[in-house]
Amino acid sequence: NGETSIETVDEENYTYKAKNIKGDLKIPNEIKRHERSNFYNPAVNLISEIIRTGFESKNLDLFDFLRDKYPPPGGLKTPLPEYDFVIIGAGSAGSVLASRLTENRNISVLLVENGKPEMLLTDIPAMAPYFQSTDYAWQYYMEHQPGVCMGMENERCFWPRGNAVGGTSVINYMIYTRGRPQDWERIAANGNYGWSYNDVIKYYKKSEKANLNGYERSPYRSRDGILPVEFVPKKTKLLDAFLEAGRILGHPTVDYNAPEVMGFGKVQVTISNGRRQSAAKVFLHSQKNRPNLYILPEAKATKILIDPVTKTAYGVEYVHKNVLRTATVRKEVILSAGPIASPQLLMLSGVGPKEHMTSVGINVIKDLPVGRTLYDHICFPGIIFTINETNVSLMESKALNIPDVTEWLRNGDNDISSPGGVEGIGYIKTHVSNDLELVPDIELISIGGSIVSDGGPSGSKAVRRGMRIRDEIFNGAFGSIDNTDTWSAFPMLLQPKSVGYLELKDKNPFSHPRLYGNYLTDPRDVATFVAAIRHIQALANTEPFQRLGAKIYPAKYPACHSLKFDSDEYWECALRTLTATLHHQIATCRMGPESDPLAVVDPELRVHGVKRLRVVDTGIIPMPISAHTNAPGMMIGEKAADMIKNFWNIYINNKVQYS
Ligand SMILES: Cc1cc2nc3c(=O)[nH]c(=O)nc-3n(C[C@H](O)[C@H](O)[C@H](O)COP(=O)(O)OP(=O)(O)OC[C@H]3O[C@@H](n4cnc5c(N)ncnc54)[C@H](O)[C@@H]3O)c2cc1C
Repeated sequence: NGETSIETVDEENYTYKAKNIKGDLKIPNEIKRHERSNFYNPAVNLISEIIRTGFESKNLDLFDFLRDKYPPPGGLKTPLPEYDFVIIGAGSAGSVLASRLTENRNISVLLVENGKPEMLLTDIPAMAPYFQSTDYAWQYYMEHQPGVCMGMENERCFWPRGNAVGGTSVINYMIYTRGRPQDWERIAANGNYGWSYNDVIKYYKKSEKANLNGYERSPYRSRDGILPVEFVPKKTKLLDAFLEAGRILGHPTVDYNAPEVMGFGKVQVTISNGRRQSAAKVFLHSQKNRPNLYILPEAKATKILIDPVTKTAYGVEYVHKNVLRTATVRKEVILSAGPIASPQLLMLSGVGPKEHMTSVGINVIKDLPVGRTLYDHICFPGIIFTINETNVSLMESKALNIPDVTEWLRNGDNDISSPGGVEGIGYIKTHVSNDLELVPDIELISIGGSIVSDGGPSGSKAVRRGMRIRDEIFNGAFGSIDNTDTWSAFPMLLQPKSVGYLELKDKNPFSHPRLYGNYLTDPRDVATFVAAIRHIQALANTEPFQRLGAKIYPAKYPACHSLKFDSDEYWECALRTLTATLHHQIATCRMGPESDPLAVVDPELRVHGVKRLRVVDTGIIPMPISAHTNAPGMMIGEKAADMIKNFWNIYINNKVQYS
C-alpha cells in the first residue's frame, strides 16, 4: 500500500530522529509558537477563531468541511514508493507544474506540500492581510539589520510565505502583474535562452482567462486559459482621483501589463465572482481526481536524496503524519518550495556554498552559490493623506461585518471582494533613475484608504500587524487619524540595488534559515524612495485630490523627532522606521548559464552539476523585475512544464489524455 516508513517523528516532543542525521534535532520554540494576532473585529474574530481551531485540533479537524479536499488517488492510504516526478511545494509554480505534467495520464506525479488545503475563508479577498498571522503562513523573520525595520517588533521585518496547498497565492493580495518587456529582455541577454519577453508572454497567455473590460482585443491578453484575471468590481473615488492625477502628470491610463506604454491603471487581480483564485483553486482543485496525481498536503520534505558519486537526484525524504518516508523518482525531483525553502532544502541535501555548508556540518555534494543572491521589493506605507470628505475610503469598520460576509457568500461582489484595499497600480521612472531605457524604478500602489483603515476600537488592525509594526510606533505616528478617511499610495522599489542573501541556521530541516535583506544599503535605493515620495505628493496636489481635501499627514516617529517634517532626511528616517516588504524575494536559486558565477540553475532550470534535479519557483528569477511575483511564478510553472515535457519526450511518445 505504499508504506515506506523508515522511522517515526515524535511530534509531541518536537524531536526528529532520522538515520542520516546524528542525534535529536529540536524544532525551535519560535516555530512551535505560531504567532497569532488578537483580532477584535467580530467577523474577523469569528473567522480567525475558526481557522485557529481548525489548525489546533490535532486528530479531528473540526472545520474540515470548509476545507478543499484532495482525496488520494486509487484509494491509496499513502503515496507509492516511486513516481515519475516528485514535486516539493504546491505553490504558485508547483501547482501549475503538477497540473500540466499530469495532463498526460502515463506520467505519475507526487506533489508534497507542507500546508493544508484552502478553506472557504481564504477565498475572501478583503481578508488578504489576515492570513499572514495564521498557520497558513510560514512565520519567517528577516535577521535584525540596524537602521531598517526600526518600527517593527524587535526591529525585524516579517517575511511570511504561504503554507498551504496553493502556497503564497493563498495568502497574497492577488495583484496580477507580469513585468515590463525590458525586464525579460535583460534576463535573456544574460545567457538565459528562452526567457525573452516574447518567450514568456506566451506562457502568461497560456494560463490566462482575462475578463478585462476595454482590453478584449489586446494581443497581449487571452481568454483561452483557466486563470481568471479581472478588475475589482467596486471602486472608490480615490481610484478615480489617482488615475486622473496620473493623467495630469503625464501618466496615461493604460493596461499596465501591455508592453507598449508605461502608465497607471486599475488593479488587475486573480479574483472571480468576488473570490480568490489561487494557483491551487485554478490548477489543482479541478484536476484532483486524476489517478496519476497524488496531492499530499501536510507533508514536509526534509531532504532531496542525491547520489554523491554520480551526483544524481533519485528521491525525496518527507515527513507525513509523524512518519518519515521516502519516494524515489523514475525521472526527476523538482523543487517548487519557494525562494526561501528551496535553497534551504538544496543546502540540507548537500548542494550549496562549500564553506558555509561545511561550517554547519553538511557534506558537500555540489558547491554552488545557493542563497547567495536575494533581491526583494520593499515599500513604504507611511505617506498618508487625510481627506475632508467622509465615506470616501474603504474602511474595515464599515465593510467587514457579518451581514456583508453573508451577502458576499450569496453574491460575491461587494466591498469584501477588494484585495485588501488595493485599487490602482502606476509605473513611474523617477528623476534619479539613470537607466537608459524606459524602465520604471517605482511602482505606486494606490489604496482605497491606508494602514489606518482597519483601526478603531473594533478594528482588526490586520494590515499593521501583518507588517509587525509596534503599537507604540503606530499610535505615536498615526493614532490621531486611526480609522478615519485617508488616501495613500505605497511606493514599491522595483529595481533595488541593495542585495541580500540567506543561509542555514543549522542542519535541522525544521529550523528557519537566516534571512538577510540588506535593505537600503545602497544610497541609490534611498534616493529613489525619496523621489517617489515627492511624486506622490505631486499627485496629491493635483485638482482631483485637492477636491477631496487631500492633505499630507505629518507622522511623528521617535527616531526622527529631531528632523524637520517633510525634509528629505525626515523621509529617509521614516522609511527606515516603516520599512515594509511586499514579499517578492527572488534570485536565491538564481538562473544563469554555467559561466555566471552566481547561477544555481541553468536556463532550463536544472541545478548546475546535479542530474535529475530542477528548481521551478520564483527563486530562479535572476534579477529584479517590475512585477509582483505571483503571475511570474505561475508563468515559470507553465514554461517549466513545457521544457520538462520536451526533455522527456512526453508529448512525442505518449498521447495526451487530459486537457
Ligand atoms: C503577504 C503576501 C502578499 C503578496 N501579494 C502578492 C500579490 O498581490 N501579487 C503577486 O503577484 N504576488 C504577491 N505576493 C508574492 C507571491 O504570491 C509569491 O512570490 C509567489 O506566490 C511565490 O510563488 P512560488 O511558487 O515561488 O512559492 P510559493 O507559492 O510560496 O510555494 C512554495 C510552497 O512550498 C511549500 N513548502 C515549502 N517548504 C516545503 C517543504 N519542506 N515540504 C513541502 N512543502 C514545502 C510551501 O508551503 C508553499 O506552499 C505576495 C506575497 C505575500 C507573502
